[in-house]
Amino acid sequence: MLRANHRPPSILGDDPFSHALKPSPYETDYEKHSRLEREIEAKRISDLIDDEIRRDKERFKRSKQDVRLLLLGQAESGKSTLQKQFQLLHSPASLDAERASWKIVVFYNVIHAIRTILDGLENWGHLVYQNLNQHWPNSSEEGDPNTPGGRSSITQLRLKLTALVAVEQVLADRLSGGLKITGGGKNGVYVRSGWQVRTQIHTTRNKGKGKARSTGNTPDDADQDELLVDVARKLQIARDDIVSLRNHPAVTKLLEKKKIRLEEWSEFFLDQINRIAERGYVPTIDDVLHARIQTIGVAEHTFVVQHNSRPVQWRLYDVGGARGQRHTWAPFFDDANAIIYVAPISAFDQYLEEDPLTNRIEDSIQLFSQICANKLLKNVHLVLFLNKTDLLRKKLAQGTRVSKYITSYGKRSNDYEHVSNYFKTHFVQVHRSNNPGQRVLYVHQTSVVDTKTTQTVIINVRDSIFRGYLKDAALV
Ligand SMILES: Nc1nc2c(ncn2[C@@H]2O[C@H](COP(=O)(O)OP(=O)(O)OP(=O)(O)O)[C@@H](O)[C@H]2O)c(=O)[nH]1
Ligand SMILES: [Mg+2]
Repeated sequence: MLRANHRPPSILGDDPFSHALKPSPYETDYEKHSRLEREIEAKRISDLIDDEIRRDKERFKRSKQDVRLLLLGQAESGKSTLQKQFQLLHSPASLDAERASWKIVVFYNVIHAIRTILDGLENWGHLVYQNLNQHWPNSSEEGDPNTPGGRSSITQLRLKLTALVAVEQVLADRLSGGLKITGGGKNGVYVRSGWQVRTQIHTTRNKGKGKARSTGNTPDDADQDELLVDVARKLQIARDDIVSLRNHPAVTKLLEKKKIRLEEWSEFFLDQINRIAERGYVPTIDDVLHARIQTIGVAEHTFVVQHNSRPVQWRLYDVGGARGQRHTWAPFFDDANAIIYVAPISAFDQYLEEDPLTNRIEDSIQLFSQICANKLLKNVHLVLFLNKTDLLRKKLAQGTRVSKYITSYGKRSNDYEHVSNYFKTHFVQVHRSNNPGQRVLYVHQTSVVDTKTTQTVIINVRDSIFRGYLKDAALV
């Protein structure tokens, strides 16, 4: 059995989000009235979402002759990214047409990363200053947080970046439509499918002309969106400061000590900041694949595949993977033909955002065992993607030891082959012990941001799912 270490208590703390949501004991009548109004609005949005989920379920039931594929797995495992790869393979023009609408997500990801770094410096900076004192007794003033000059440079950077960081919440509100989700972790911005249309924008071009709102889907529209124009300008001004902050020795130290944790997409976008901050920036397909936004509920995507020159409709269901979202999956189980379960095997040193005590690999294995044991799913074609292998390789190359987080890993060799095989063995074992029938488990090691390799795997998986589908249809 796989045993994981609990998270060190020093990293734990109260969830600041739920704390912030408590009404103040000094609330005035006016404040109480506005709070209650906001709560009514939140309930209205939540009811709308419930209605949408109900309608999706009804559509799901009506579409029995189509191939139905569920993408399951914990939050951040890569389900929506895999969905984008399906879209890229079967409907590349539609993903290309969406590129401009991802600009707001990329901007949000960048600014969220900057705030994460600034918060980390605020909370843990004192540790690094002491540490750097010991290591760099003779270093020069510039950029060295050991010296009064260096410390003030962090203070200056914080000041210069204040205006940019202040728009984080505005972007989050635009993306989520003001929707807040409980039980989903403290940093999440959640979206339902079709968010590109729902986050319609006021354009300067349309202002005062009584025109309908623009969809924000073309580069032109994004260029006219007041909020995006403002954020783009702030990014251009702050570009050098962002680079200085990212490369600051204090930040490097805190990242090494894991006091600041930058998610993979944050690192990706911060490293590309010069390109993103350029005038007229439009996200590339690679940016779209890296952009991170959490899925809420179950989003349906359809596409047509030519099998033996016959068009077959596929319905792909991309689910929200956070614990608070998993109850929405079950209604889609009874008619599913296939599941791709996505497990991020790079996450051995990470903990669930929604439950900071639980190791993410441990959670992924537990969830997989529930899927395997579910009677409604006993005949589905089951595919396992051991995902984020690129990040696993990177972490191991940087010297992160698996046994520090997964105690049962013991003294095994800390290289990619041993580590990936160890995780694979556990997933296969879980399937075997929860599989009274003879269902086959198809396993692939993937990095779903890598288009070339992922497309090959998708074609292989898709054709094998379709063969199983035809076989089942012949038996009915
Ligand atoms: N480097 C790397 N990044 C990945 C890989 N797979 C996914 N990501 C990134 O991980 C982040 C999370 O991926 P998503 O596809 O949004 O995760 P999800 O499973 O849909 O998450 P929820 O919607 O919250 O359930 C995105 O920024 C992706 O670009 C991978 O194999 N390698
Ligand atoms: Mg998703």
